[in-house]
Amino acid sequence: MTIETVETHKAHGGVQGVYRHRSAATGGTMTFAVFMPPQAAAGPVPVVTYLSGLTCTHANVMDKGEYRKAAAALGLAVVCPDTSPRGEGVANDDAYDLGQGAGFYVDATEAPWAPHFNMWTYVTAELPALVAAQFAVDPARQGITGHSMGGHGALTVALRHPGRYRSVSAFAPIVAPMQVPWGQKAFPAYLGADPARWRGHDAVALIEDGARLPEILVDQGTADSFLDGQLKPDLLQAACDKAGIALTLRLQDGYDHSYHFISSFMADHLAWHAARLKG
Ligand SMILES: N[C@@H](CCC(=O)N[C@@H](CSC=O)C(=O)NCC(=O)O)C(=O)O
Repeated sequence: MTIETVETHKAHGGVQGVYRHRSAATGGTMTFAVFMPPQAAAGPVPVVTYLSGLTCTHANVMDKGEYRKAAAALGLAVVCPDTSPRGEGVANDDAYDLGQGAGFYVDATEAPWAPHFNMWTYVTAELPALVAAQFAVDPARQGITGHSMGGHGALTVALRHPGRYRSVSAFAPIVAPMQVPWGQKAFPAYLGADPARWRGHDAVALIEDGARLPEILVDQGTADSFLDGQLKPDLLQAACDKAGIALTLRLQDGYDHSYHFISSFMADHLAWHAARLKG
């Protein structure tokens, strides 16, 4: 497992880096960002993975998410993967919500996506192993979060790995992709026409089918233009209530879907993770 350092910068006493590696999961070169807090100089630190939304690379949250000050104070590493495979020979679509930049954190089974669009394996297996091997992080203390499509990724990854992620949160997540246009477009394209194959990648369906987490934090802006059509946090609230999952759903007055919203609540989310990843 080798990685190439693209850039590093000292920030808040820690190091913000961007790295590249050859990925077996996606069959191409993948780029990701890692922030290591100053505490990592003394030994392995807890790690929070942030999964980004549609159209994003690793760089959107790195540039606009404002996580470094809080992560440095709390002693958290923050890992920010890309949202899809990219490059020549990788399938794409003209639309922003399918193909490159829109991997939906699934392993595609359908043409033309199947050869490279294996973001589930990438974010659940290959990248965590690579990060654990290359950085001073403690794999026993992992949390996961994300935004929109990445919030969907964070919820589904955590629901399917309940022993691995000790803390879970999301910013304006797609909670039930099977029930909204983004998922109803991406899931048949990547996973085929049978809705039974989509349920393992739908947080609400996973909970209905018995997946459990002790608790989840979700922030959602009330002025988010995707709230009613694509996000529908009420569906997650209903599923969690029925399942006995402690969902803290905070409706944030006047906030939209942008990184202005995410950066406003990033420190709260990192504090939530840090409190659950201590010790
Ligand atoms: N271009 C699209 C909207 C794209 C968009 O809003 N992307 C969000 C994530 S949406 C869900 O996954 C995002 O994070 N964009 C990157 C950014 O830096 O803001 C449209 O026009 O509707």
